[in-house]
Amino acid sequence: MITIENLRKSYGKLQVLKDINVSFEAGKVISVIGPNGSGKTTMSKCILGMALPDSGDIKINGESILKKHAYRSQIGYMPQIGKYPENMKIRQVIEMIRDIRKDVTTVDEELIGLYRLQEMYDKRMGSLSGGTKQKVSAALAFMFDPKILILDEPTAGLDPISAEILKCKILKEKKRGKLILITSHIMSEIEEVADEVMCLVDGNVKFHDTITDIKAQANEARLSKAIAKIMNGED
Ligand SMILES: Nc1ncnc2c1ncn2[C@@H]1O[C@H](COP(=O)(O)OP(=O)(O)OP(=O)(O)O)[C@@H](O)[C@H]1O
Repeated sequence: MITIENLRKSYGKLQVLKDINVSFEAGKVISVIGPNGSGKTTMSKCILGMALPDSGDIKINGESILKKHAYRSQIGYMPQIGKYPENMKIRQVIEMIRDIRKDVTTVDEELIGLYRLQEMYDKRMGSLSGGTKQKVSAALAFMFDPKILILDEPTAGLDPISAEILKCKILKEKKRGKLILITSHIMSEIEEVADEVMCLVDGNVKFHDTITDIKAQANEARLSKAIAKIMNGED
């Protein structure tokens, strides 16, 4: 569904993505991991068209997305830190986004309901706790039934029950055939929701495999141990 070919991206002299070649299939949850600063968000931003690659190509269903924008309506994005106009109420933010996406007839309000956001509709974005802001971001990412979801550390800041609600939603949408890319540092969470792990180190793909294969390769029952072993080069 998404194919990345020879992707390179620099910021000034810093080469953040060196030569990324990877593909992701529909109906899978892929966890993108890697040390801080390894290029995970930059790769997501290239897919989203928020960062322009220096070279290489990104294709969705075989079609290059570079210099195009219509494809963006197929992607739901949950940023690490959602930035919203501080004075707007939750209701106004949701109405504004709905207004922009008038083209979509099926609106998914499940997370709005599960997170009981209606009860807080008149609160201003600037007054919300970090976790509540995350819930608004999650609700918006899933709202227009996108074929692809890119979730950047989605459960960071969520309480355990709210995190569980999001994990269930991720698995439900996966079953409906969506491709979901998740950046996360929480191994237990990755193990719960992901099918594959792609690891970036210094802008290169260190490995991209199924969780089953990663564990088998390292001969470890726990994913965190298996990944540590592979990262340390002890097979
Ligand atoms: N707009 C920018 N201008 C200059 N440098 C940038 C920009 N965005 C990212 N970088 C740099 O690119 C590198 C990779 O950043 P990126 O945010 O992609 O890493 P990451 O793997 O998502 O990190 P983290 O786990 O901390 O979220 C970092 O060194 C960062 O400082």
